[in-house]
Amino acid sequence: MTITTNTEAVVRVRGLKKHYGEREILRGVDLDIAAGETYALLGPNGAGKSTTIEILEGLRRRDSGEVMVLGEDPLIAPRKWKSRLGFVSQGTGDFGPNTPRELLRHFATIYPNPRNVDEVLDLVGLTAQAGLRANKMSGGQQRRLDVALGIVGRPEMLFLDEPTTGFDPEARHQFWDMLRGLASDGTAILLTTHYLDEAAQLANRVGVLTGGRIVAEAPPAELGGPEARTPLVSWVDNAGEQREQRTDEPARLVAELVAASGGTEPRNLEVKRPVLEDIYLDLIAQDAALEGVNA
Ligand SMILES: Nc1ncnc2c1ncn2[C@@H]1O[C@H](COP(=O)(O)OP(=O)(O)OP(=O)(O)O)[C@@H](O)[C@H]1O
Repeated sequence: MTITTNTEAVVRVRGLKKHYGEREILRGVDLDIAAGETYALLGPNGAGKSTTIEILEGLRRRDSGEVMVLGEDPLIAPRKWKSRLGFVSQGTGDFGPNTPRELLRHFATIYPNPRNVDEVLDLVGLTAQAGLRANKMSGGQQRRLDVALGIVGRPEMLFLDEPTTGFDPEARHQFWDMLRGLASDGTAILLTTHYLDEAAQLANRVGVLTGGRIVAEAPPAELGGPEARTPLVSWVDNAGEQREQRTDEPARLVAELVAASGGTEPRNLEVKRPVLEDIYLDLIAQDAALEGVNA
């Protein structure tokens, strides 16, 4: 008997390489995702996130490296393997004049153990639009339908490539709640997003893909190490110079600055506690600087 535990690797990638023409896009990517884990793959435009996902889905060939998804190599996996995966790719589908309910009913027949169609419509907030022509729905509603089609097959592994593009804030929050529910049922999720707050909200771990490699990987609250979270105090000094200093004791520094200016607050005084977005941008900038040195 196979016992599934939360530590079982659903995705295992080692040394993944891929080039297009002369350009090396992936230069040795390592990645592990466990059952029930949500992993957010972050990186600038063109870093290779979609390429990585497409290789894991078996839609694209790799140059080299080891890739296992649900115990199979996507390049030689049997047909039924695909029915254990869910996909929401970038951009929205061409739905034609069908309604969300019709499309979901059709897709549900493809899978051995599909979710109830009405339940899925409710999960993605499309119950009111279930009988409307999908090609007449708004962009955000069509994106919800993409998500609905991705989860109707009750996937064990769900790939979401920028899933919430076009969602209004309320829809995004509903979507986060839905993903938390799927993850707590054991679904492994690989998510790409340019919304750092989304990654912070959802991911157990985030990985930063840049320069063809994952340069940092950690739970969102730990990315970049404790130093990256040190508060930054900035101000304009008496000579008009912009100054900044990182310190674990911002209140003490501010008090010193005030005392040094004879009791008045320095101009443009700001105390900033770095959030995931700041840390991510620093990591990308550091990597770009290193690439420049090594070029
Ligand atoms: N079929 C292809 N042929 C040639 N180049 C490609 C092909 N597909 C992608 N690329 C290039 O590979 C690079 C990585 O693309 P990819 O779509 O994987 O990046 P991404 O990280 O998902 O970007 P984004 O955040 O903009 O979606 C880009 O420079 C892209 O132009």
